[in-house]
Amino acid sequence: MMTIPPYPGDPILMTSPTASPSLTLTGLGRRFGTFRAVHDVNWTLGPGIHGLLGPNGAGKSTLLAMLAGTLPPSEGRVENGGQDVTQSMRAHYARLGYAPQSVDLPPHATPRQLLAYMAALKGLPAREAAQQAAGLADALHIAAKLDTPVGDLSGGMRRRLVVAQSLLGQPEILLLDEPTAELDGFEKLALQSILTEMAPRCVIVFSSHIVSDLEAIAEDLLILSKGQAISIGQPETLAAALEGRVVSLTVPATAIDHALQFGTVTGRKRMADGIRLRLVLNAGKAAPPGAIPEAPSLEDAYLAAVAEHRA
Ligand SMILES: Nc1ncnc2c1ncn2[C@@H]1O[C@H](COP(=O)(O)OP(=O)(O)OP(=O)(O)O)[C@@H](O)[C@H]1O
Repeated sequence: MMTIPPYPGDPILMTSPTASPSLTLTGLGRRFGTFRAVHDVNWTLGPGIHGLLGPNGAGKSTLLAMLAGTLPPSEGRVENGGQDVTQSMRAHYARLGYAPQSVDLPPHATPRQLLAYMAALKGLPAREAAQQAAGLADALHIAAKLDTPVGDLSGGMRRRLVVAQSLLGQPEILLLDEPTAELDGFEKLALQSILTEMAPRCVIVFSSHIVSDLEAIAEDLLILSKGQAISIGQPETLAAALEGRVVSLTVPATAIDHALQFGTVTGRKRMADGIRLRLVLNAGKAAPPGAIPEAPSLEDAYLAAVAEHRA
């Protein structure tokens, strides 16, 4: 009978934490055939929560998969602590937590089994694995379902399980692809609290197409449109750049098309006397008669930037 030697320990998995983890993206791009899904993205990230904001199909998942090292770039590179991740995969993986957007979890396995399995892959000793899994299950409110087959869990519960596995082993780089997609307001707050606590020692990249989810916690944002980084900055700076260009205007439903000539609609509300539009005026365009100046928001900045880029 073949005997398997005892596991000797892995020097990479046993390395001590990095003093200040970092990710650097340089000229990063990915093609699928001739289609450019991501093009020339440059971004330097230190510890903290970084938002990746973009509409459906903008390239968020493609970008995150390149950061994770599971999808090789067609152009440019990703460096973890100054080392190209394609040249140092094991060291990168040892420091990484990744919650992809879509994961096919085995329906008959339980969260307890899956967390134990992922913890073992990450090289956590059994006792440490059990402690971390219990702590994460409590924090993400899945403790009551730890022994329920995954196939019987709600979508939001499965999403939290995928996030929980990414947090095992206290990663230094954490990539969360639309982690709030199926979460209710209470669960979003629980996740925000965990991430805020980790932020001083972890590079966290959090993708979403929901502005308010990122505005609540991200210290900086990259807005992606058609694979290109069209804005990078702090949420308040991106909003402030629209100072003087945001107005509201109440018009009859039949006059909406006319109002569109003045700028991008970023909000719309039915009122007793018509439709109240929120508009980001086109650069250099005067406000229409009756418009009321408004303080710009991050939502205005995001919607206007994407609309201008698409045009
Ligand atoms: N393997 C692939 N082959 C061909 N095209 C692909 C592949 N993966 C992604 N794409 C295309 O790349 C573009 C970006 O897709 P991606 O999933 O990265 O966008 P996303 O911003 O994450 O979108 P969503 O918010 O809808 O999840 C899309 O047009 C998509 O169809």
